[in-house]
Amino acid sequence: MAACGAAAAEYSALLSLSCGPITRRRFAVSCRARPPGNLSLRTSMERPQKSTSSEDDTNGAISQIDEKIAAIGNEQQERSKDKHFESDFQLEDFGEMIQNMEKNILLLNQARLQAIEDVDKILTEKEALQKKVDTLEMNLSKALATKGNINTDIPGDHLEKFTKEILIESALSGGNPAHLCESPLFMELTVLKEENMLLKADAQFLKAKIVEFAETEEFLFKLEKERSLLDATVRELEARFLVAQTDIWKVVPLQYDVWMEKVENLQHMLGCLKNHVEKYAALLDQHDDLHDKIDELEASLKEGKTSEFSPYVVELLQQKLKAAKSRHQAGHQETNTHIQVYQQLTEEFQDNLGKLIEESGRLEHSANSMPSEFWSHILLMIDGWFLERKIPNTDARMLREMAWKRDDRICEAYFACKGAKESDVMETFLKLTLSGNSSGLHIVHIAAEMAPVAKVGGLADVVAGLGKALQTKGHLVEIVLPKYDCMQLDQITNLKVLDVVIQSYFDGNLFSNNVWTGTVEGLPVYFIEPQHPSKFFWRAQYYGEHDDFKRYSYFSRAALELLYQSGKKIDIIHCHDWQTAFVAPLYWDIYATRGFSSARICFTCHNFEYQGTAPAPDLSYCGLDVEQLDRPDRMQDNAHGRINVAKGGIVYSNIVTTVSPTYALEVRSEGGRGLQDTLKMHSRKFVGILNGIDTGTWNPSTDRFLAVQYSATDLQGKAANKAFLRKQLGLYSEDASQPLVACITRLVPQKGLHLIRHAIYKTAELGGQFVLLGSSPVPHIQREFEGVADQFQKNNNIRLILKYDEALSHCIYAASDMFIIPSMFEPCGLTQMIAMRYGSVPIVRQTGGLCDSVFDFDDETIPVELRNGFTFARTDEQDLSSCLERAFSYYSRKPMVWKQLVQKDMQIDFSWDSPASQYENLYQSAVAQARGAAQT
Ligand SMILES: Nc1ncnc2c1ncn2[C@@H]1O[C@H](COP(=O)(O)OP(=O)(O)O)[C@@H](O)[C@H]1O
Repeated sequence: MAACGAAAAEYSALLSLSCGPITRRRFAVSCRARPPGNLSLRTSMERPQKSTSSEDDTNGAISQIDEKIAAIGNEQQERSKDKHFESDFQLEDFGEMIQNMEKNILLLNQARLQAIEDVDKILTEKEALQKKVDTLEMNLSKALATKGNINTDIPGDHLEKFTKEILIESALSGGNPAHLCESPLFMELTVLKEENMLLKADAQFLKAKIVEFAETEEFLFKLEKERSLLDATVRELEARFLVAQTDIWKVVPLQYDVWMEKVENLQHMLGCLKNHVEKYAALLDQHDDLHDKIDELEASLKEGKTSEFSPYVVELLQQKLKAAKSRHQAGHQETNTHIQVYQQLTEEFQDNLGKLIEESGRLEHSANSMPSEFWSHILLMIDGWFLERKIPNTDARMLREMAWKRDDRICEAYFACKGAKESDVMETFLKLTLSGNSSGLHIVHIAAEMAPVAKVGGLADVVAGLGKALQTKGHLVEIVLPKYDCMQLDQITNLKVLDVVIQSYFDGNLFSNNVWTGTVEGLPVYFIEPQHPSKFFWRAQYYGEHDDFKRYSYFSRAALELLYQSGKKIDIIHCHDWQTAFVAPLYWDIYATRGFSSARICFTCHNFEYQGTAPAPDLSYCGLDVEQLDRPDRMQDNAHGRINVAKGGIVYSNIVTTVSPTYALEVRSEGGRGLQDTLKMHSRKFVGILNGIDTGTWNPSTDRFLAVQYSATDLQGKAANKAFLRKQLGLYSEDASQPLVACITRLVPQKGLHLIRHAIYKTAELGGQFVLLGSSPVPHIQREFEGVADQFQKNNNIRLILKYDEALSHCIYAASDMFIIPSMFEPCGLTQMIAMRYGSVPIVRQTGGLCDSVFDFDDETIPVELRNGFTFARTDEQDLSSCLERAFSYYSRKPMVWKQLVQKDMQIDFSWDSPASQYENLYQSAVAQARGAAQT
């Protein structure tokens, strides 16, 4: 018995050293399965144990797993919180969600590996324990074998035998067997044996489950991978589809064959799309299988719980299954949504394709269905023939007129000789005869900018927008621009250089100019490329060169030379800003006297801050007579005794306009920057017409720059764009509805720089977010804002992007809730109109065109239907602050009122339709006067 006692002591020591934590955990399992008697027996065995390194390791491993599982749980919760965005994000966020899923899978895999390691540890420890039990049994056997009764070969079964034998022997020797049963060693052995059995069963179960789970996870992983591949392909297909759709209208009129090829391409893509929908459906089936499998696993776990498996293990597996299940459900839902979306897309796609194919039959012969690109191409082709001296002027005129009137015969002739030699095409065209007169006007814009090929600011938008609107009204509209090296060439269709050189006068010499043609936004455009040693438009920027006065006087002269030499009978030459105001005196003083006198000149000043002044002699570069023009009633600047080109534009034009009625009033006094008296003197021909915006380009329901298109009746897309931009710019927010204030502007003093800065800080103070997109031609201003940008670089609520970025500007209009324009003066301002079109409520200073387009929401003197934003009058920070506060208050306290305001703003008609009609009236009365004068 002494040996027995020693063995018991040894066992106890071993137990406390190496098996503490395992025993404690195992014991918890055993407690539930055993009767209370055993429980007390087991409890009496447990004693305070020192924490060992093995215990720490194991506990560490457990808590690691727990943490990972918690992390997965949290992530799932986050995902479900974000759920309402998922439908909005669609493809873009789908990719990210897949990434999240993959991350989760990774975490689960780590947890699984940890669990396997844990089990292995348990098994190792169990084996060690088993060995010790065996040793103990051996010792006991040996002790009893001295009595010659014990077989020590089979320790497992032997324990039973050995126990009985101890009892019998004890009885035979007169001992009390009950005492032996109560001996701690004996009881310990019994418990150990039970423990051993449970451990084995647990480990086996756990292993089986882990293998099963690993298989399920692998399957899920494969499915997710497959789906993400599928998504990438569909995204690519969609992008190609969009490009194909845009392309198709460019290509249609020019090459029927290519058009048909595009249709075939679309058909092929449709096939692919259908294929993908089928694959998605198959994926859905696989998801269903997976669902069943997860259910099975869950059921078997539930069974496991009723038997004697470790609650820890069961819980771990259950949590993993839960995570897998919710991932599976999310995946299932997404796949389903995708199927619906793609089915819808396929149907629409098929519809459009059907229509296109149907139209293709008519296209060859129907002039009316031809887009502007086609007619502009024809016009440029005819002009090219004439300028290259391939056809005489009279024929060119006849053909131009036919093209302008969109005569069916031109269309037929074009398609009849497609693929033929140029000389054959010309011959076919020359056979055509002219009939009838057009009531439309021939209008040529000469400008320094045009959107989207050469844009610095609003002028570019006006030239393109007004040009397109006039073209739509049946006028022949052409544009002449410098050929800048920094132009967006990809925005020009059929750009080609003509095989002709136009000579134009400059500084006592004649210089050659290459003439390029191409269509931009459906308008025929001529680009003049001077062959002058100063490389006037080869400067990598539009303006801001030391010789701007020379560059643009050169361009104005060359542009008129081109028109003159092309022999066109133009009704209106419309020049814009001082850069092309040279045209007015040049036309009347030089070209009209050469018989090129059919046109009337319209000059629009987009901003009286820029007037183009220079020492008087500089005017002579372009051939103007300085002596004649350097007079107070002609081109002499009203203050400085220099030459003022904007003044020349006013004096020498038949029509003078500016870009809003209020600005037209303002410039008659202080706002005229010295030209007020000239304007007053010429007030009969001076008028302010509020600019429009190109509602084709600025349309949130078709804007290809946006993450999601939307409209006034479906504002969900706006929220999605906001979330998208926030992510893109790193503007983090817990609250999706936190107001986003934006400002897109040239950073020049006119725009109220101190108020822009103040608005940034005030917005932050009011709990909003702010985005500024702007750049400055003035280096110290650019640097100053870079300083502000740096200050907020790590701020979650403020972002300054100090560059010109057309695509980003679209995204900001769409994402923002409010749009701030605190200008010191603003001739018209386009950004408030664009902002409203995209549902961003304007907050503006009452000046110039802002007064004509934004009306305060709280101003009871204004009809309710006109109230569309928030305005302030003074140029101090306080006025802006209270205006912002009012807007924030409506936004947060009256969301329904705000929503109605947003919807109302989006529906306001800021198109060019009405302003173009006003220009049309002005043109027509000028032309009528000219014709009347010619008759008398
Ligand atoms: N940094 C920029 N990036 C992209 N677009 C800009 C930027 N700054 C201004 N714009 C665009 O230029 C035009 C500005 O027109 P407008 O409001 O008339 O001002 P201005 O002509 O005085 O510059 C708008 O189309 C606006 O979106």
